[in-house]
Amino acid sequence: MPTFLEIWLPLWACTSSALLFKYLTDPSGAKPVTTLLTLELCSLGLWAIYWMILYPSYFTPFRHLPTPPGRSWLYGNRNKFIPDNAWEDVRTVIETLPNNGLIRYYEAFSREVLLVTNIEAIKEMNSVKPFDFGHPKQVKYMLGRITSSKFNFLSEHGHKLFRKHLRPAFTVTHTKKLMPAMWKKSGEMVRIIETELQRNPETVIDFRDYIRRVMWDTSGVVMMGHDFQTLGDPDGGIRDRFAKLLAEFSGPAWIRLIMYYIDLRPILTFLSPLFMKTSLGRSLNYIRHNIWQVVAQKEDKFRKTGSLQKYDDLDITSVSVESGIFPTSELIDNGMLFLTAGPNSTGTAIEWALYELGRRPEMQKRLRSEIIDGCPVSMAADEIGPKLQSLPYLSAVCNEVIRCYPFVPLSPKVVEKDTTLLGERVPKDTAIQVAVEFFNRDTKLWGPDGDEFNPDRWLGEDASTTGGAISNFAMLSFGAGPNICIGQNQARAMLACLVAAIVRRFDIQLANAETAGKLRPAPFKKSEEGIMAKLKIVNV
Ligand code: HEM
Repeated sequence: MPTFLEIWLPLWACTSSALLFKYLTDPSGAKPVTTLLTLELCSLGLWAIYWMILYPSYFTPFRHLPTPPGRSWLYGNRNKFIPDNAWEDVRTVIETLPNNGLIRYYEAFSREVLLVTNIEAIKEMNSVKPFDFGHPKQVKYMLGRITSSKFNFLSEHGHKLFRKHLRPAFTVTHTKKLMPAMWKKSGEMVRIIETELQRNPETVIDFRDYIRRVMWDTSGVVMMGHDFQTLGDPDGGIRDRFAKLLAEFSGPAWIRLIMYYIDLRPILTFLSPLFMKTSLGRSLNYIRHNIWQVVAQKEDKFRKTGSLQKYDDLDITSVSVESGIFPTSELIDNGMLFLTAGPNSTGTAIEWALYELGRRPEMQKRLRSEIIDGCPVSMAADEIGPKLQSLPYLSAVCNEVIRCYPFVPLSPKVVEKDTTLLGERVPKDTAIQVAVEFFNRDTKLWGPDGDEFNPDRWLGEDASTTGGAISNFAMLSFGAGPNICIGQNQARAMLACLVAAIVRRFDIQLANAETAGKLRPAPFKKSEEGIMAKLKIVNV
């Protein structure tokens, strides 16, 4: 059902246009239109009073649920849920406000949100009624900007097909086959850094730029069997286009804010030819064109040979082409999706790994000796990838980074159909927020040191997959349920390869230890300035 503003806004636009027309053509006949416009403005005022003042106090179905104190009708509880380091504030609220698993809070202009605080609710959302909860419009909007899916992402049926036919490409077994390629790219980055250090051993390495480039190249190889070569060509055109895509893919904050009240997707779809003329639109077209070329070559090869994997084309696009399910446009969309979803999130995890290791020389030393013992320099690239997966401390460090630094610390969801949660009636369109980082660090789930960075929790037979947590839903960095990150095995593999390659070759000392942990104000948990480090080459 359309919201009040979705009805009001077109009416107001029509009346305003009619009034302008009247003033230009027949000012004496403008009075009825002026009266109509006044009535419309009054109705907006009344709606604002109802929505921002009366609804939260008297009419919401959630009025019996606890709300954090200090709500203002204009900003809601926004002061407590600011995106930079939201989790600390969220934790304080969850721990100090008595609640039974659900807290209601208010965003700017009194947009009501249910904050899920109880692991039973997470279980119910993801395993009992997984299709009752979906992606909010903002997420679809972000995905729609990079794919041509008309700002809708995927229908439930389309999503099931997408998962079913892509799953074989993302299994642990298939990922192992892709690890030599990941390792090769990691080695290439290490060699370029080495060259920079040989020129000036005192140089401070800005890892953000290196990690971005290696992630684009690795993702290109893994996702499409195509090397974008941004590592070797730091000034190339595609690199700038990727940078633009990364910086701007989530769209302007004001559009995301308006989307809470008005679904702008039909208008944005209508305006998309204009959007494609902006510099971001042109960058997207450029990357899309590159992906199209790769896809077309693969489709051609498949038509001629009847197989791609037989010819060692193991990348995700090749597996997707072989499935015969996806039309060319969807193969390109998938490529765009993977290039947006994978490199930024995984690259950010690598930064956090370097941040933790850079501050902990003992941990770094322990990890280095495991890597050097397990993967001597003489080992062939083909063997080294799978070998890395069997190194317990490396896996433990990577798991702990993913746990402590979830890329999406607060995960927004929306209720797709009228349902219940913890016995509470929850109407369609209710906004939900899952406090991922709260669960990831909750001492009730992880033990008394749940809030500390401690890779050892992942060591030991039973702990290697659970980290000793008492619930399968305690670690939510990759989401859960039917939308759980399809690329998680690859993310872990890329993280392991890059961390191992860097730690094996360099002793890392943070040059910006004091400030590297400062977060960028954004929905993603990313450091403001990234990792700057002084490196010493380790001779192995
Ligand atoms: C450390 C790295 C990564 C993190 C933390 C991460 C996290 C996430 C999260 C939280 C979701 C949403 C889950 C939900 O809605 O419940 C997601 C979805 C997704 N991720 Fe990842 N991701 C990572 C790496 C990757 C990589 C490398 C790929 C490459 C293919 C990828 C592809 C996707 C896709 C396609 C989806 C949408 C899945 C769907 O709706 O079915 N991600 N990821």
